[in-house]
Amino acid sequence: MKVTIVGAGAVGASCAEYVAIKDFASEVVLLDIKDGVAEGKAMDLMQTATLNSFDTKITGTTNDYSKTAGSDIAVITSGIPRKPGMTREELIGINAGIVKEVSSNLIKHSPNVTLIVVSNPMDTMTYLVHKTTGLPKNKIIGMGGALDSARFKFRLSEALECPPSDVDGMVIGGHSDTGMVPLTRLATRNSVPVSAFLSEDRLNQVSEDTKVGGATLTKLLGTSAWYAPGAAVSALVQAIACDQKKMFPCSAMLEGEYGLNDICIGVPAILGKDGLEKIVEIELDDAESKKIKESAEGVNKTNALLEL
Ligand SMILES: NC(=O)c1ccc[n+]([C@@H]2O[C@H](COP(=O)([O-])OP(=O)(O)OC[C@H]3O[C@@H](n4cnc5c(N)ncnc54)[C@H](O)[C@@H]3O)[C@@H](O)[C@H]2O)c1
Ligand SMILES: O=C(O)C[C@H](O)C(=O)O
Repeated sequence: MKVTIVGAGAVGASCAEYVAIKDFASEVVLLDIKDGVAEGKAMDLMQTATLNSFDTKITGTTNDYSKTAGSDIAVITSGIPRKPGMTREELIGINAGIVKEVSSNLIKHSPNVTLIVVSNPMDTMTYLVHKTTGLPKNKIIGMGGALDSARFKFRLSEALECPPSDVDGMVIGGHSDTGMVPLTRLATRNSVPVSAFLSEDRLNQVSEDTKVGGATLTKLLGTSAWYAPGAAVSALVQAIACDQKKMFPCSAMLEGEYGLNDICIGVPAILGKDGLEKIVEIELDDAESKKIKESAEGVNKTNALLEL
């Protein structure tokens, strides 16, 4: 199993580290445009192999796509991150060109690759890859919901004063400060609805904190987050590489599901060896359906800025 990660920055390197530590891939190639950075990070990570007990071979390259040939899965994290006060949507001008060029280079050398798009604004970048590459739709997956759901579960565990592992929950919708739809109605602590423990006001607070999860970290760090993003991407990579049939909310191209068409937005999906194998349609109540529709309007507005 060969995994390429384009962008050896904060998220790309974190993802490479988690993939290696989980030890399910034979090879990880890191590629970056900055001279020596991918090679340096690959070497640094390889020097953790005996300490962290993994056999995954990690190599780095400065923009040489021939080194990525035959990749089964490729992750696109190349592009600029936001600074405090910015929205993800403001990154479109620079990142669209990068994502378009990178996806095309990857496919030239790995025509059967499954692409996981991470660069922001992620739903629009995923849409761009669908529109410009010609890859089948099951082979293009946007990562956002897995991260947002992990943050949701963390915020719920804080409110419930319990370990995060006691909590289950999911965030669907666009990966943006206003577009996320945390499904509080369906969230549980060991099968018990969280509404049995938390007031409506407290649950609303959890939702709001979840939606601005990325912005909160960007304000604290001066740039956007990388540990949870890297872990979330590695979970998607593992689900595909190991044919796990796990369900994650992913940005998928919709053709009528949830009443939406010609848009990539976060919906529950089953991931396995064929990439995004199935979109799961869950029944939403009226309030949730309204929120998804509004979220889609936001994503469509950003998509309209693409020069396709
Ligand atoms: N979808 C998500 O949930 C999520 C989570 C975190 C970050 N992000 C996004 O991921 C992207 C990367 O974030 P980061 O914190 O790792 O940024 P970073 O600046 O640390 O790393 C980005 C890397 O991309 C490289 N790069 C730029 N253009 C390139 C090109 N044409 N080819 C190859 N490499 C190129 C840069 O040299 C840099 O090393 C940002 O757009 C950020 O907003 C998305
Ligand atoms: O917040 C960001 O800009 C990065 C990423 O989308 C995140 O949610 O951490």
